[in-house]
Amino acid sequence: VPAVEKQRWVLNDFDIGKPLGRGKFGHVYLAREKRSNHIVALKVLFKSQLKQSQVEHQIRREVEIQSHLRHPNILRLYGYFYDQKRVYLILEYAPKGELYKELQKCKYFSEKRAATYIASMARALIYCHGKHVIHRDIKPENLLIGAQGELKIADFGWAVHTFNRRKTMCGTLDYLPPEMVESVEHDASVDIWSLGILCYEFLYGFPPFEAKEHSDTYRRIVLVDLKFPPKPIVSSAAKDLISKMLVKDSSERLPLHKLLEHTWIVQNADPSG
Ligand SMILES: O=C(O)Cn1ncc2ncnc(NCCc3cnc(NC(=O)Nc4cccc(Cl)c4)s3)c21
Repeated sequence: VPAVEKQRWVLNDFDIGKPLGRGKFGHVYLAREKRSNHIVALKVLFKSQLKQSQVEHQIRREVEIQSHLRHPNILRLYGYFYDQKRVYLILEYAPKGELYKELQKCKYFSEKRAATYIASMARALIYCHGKHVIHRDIKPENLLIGAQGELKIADFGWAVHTFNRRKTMCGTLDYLPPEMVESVEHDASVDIWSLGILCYEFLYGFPPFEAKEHSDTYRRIVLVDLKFPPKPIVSSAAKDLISKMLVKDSSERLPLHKLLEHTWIVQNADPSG
């Protein structure tokens, strides 16, 4: 779907196909734009639910932010339209679906697969931060897999432009860095923390500060209570990288361009991403 700006889309412009998944706010369907025959994913959101959760402004901000982002590892949001009861997001279709299902199936990823994913995420986040956009909700549920097996960051519903930083709590607790859990000022380095959590979960199959109670997870995050289990066997290079990202002082976290030069990434990531 070429970026035909200001195109007023209507539901009748699309043939609706199989359901792809159901999120908190609505369902996602495979769809084909009739004139171009272009395959897309259509996310259908109910206005009633959006109003209840006061997230209408977040949708508008997501569309605005996404309209400026073009990167192979960021899922495109081509546009949106609405009718009486629903809002529709016109999205790039990711044929290999959701990464978290893949992670559940494999339990955990090989170091090569994990490093390849983390490197492509780092490149996408360097691109976003270069445009003063922080994602703020990096987690397996927001990652999709493209036709060539490449990772696509999706759902910028919690993204912000850094000049108007917000202190609202967002996403699941597991991925929030200390400064967001303590809801103080935060900046692009929140995405570095979440990428470190993601790297740990790719290698062990669960996030590092997981606990039964929210209060325990909260305590483990703010204490950075980082432990590496004896199984599965993980290289010391991988643990070194994770330890340099999960640092309480956000200014001390390993910058993303330094991550791409880290031994573990250089030795394990497939350059094609
Ligand atoms: O993931 C699946 O269920 C299945 N799936 N499988 C393949 C596939 N290909 C593309 N997209 C999929 N899913 C949609 C991914 C999203 C991208 N962008 C989003 N944005 C958003 O939800 N914004 C939003 C919503 C409600 C409130 C607010 Cl504040 C913001 S969701 C696909």
